[in-house]
Amino acid sequence: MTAPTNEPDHTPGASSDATRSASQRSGGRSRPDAQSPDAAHEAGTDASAQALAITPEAIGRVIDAVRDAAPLTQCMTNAVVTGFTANVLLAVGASPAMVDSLEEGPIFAGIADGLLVNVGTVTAATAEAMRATAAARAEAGRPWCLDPVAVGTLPVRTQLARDLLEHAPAVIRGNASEVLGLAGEQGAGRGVDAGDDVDATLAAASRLAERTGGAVAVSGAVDAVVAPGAPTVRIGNGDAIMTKVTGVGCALGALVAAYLPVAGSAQLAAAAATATMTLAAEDAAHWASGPGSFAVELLDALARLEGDSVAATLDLRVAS
Ligand SMILES: Nc1ncnc2c1ncn2[C@@H]1O[C@H](COP(=O)(O)OP(=O)(O)OP(=O)(O)O)[C@@H](O)[C@H]1O
Ligand SMILES: Cc1ncsc1CCO
Repeated sequence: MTAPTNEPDHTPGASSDATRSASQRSGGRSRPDAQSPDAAHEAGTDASAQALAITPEAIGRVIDAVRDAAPLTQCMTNAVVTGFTANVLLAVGASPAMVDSLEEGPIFAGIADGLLVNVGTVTAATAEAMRATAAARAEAGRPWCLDPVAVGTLPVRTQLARDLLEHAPAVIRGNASEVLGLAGEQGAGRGVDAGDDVDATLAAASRLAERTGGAVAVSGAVDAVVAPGAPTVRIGNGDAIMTKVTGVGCALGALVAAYLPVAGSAQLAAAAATATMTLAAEDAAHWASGPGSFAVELLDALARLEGDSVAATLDLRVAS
């Protein structure tokens, strides 16, 4: 379907137009090459499969395939964003499960299609659960996403995230300051907020990617995704209002986790998740009157995003 192009109607009682109808949101998706998470796993989808071309069409196919496959996505995430993250996953067709205890996390990591580990409000207890769960995931040979929230600023989570690299996250997703912090370089971040430029992180991101064998996705005004031996992918979509709602980046990490078992490569999963979030954000920003309505509109825009609409508006730049 096409993204709405008209201005929002704030008239009291104004009804939604055809572009926002539930029937249109759910109908008529084409799903060529859809791959179930199980099929992807059996076919050996993992962090080393980096060779898939990143095109708007490939990204569109991943978006539709995720709706088809409804990947069960385990989230060990922070207390600020848990509900929003679950709703973002539901909006793209994934199935969220917030399973984060030491007792259950490692068991569920062998069952879930996707796994996110986000250290945003980590405690001693959740750190132990994250270590055990990431180890179990790696042991099972299945892909997972690490979100190093505020790493580089705070010592306990910085050590934890660096230790978790041993379990080879298929994608590391963070803002520029977090990626620099994880790589051991001095950034200008202040806690969860980025203070660094995405392009200034690419050398450090590439070193991290070489170390894990996976992809590194750096978010900002123009997002970048690097992977070993692959061209750098940049996505220029999005809207500055995304930084006025807490947890949009954290929810993007959850999308990466959900897309990983479906996409066939770590870099494509990260690019498709970034395209999903940023295209939906542009749509939502069009309808929103501020951060509050933007958060709600974002869920609706995610729910109506379809793969075949991506090519028309995606600002995708693949370095030669
Ligand atoms: N200045 C900007 N203009 C447009 N889009 C942006 C801008 N900054 C960030 N974004 C988008 O916002 C999303 C989240 O990125 P951001 O860098 O804010 O993550 P984050 O700092 O980890 O967020 P959080 O900690 O709130 O979860 C990305 O999809 C990115 O494209
Ligand atoms: C605000 C905040 N504090 C810890 S995690 C988090 C969510 C955005 O990263």
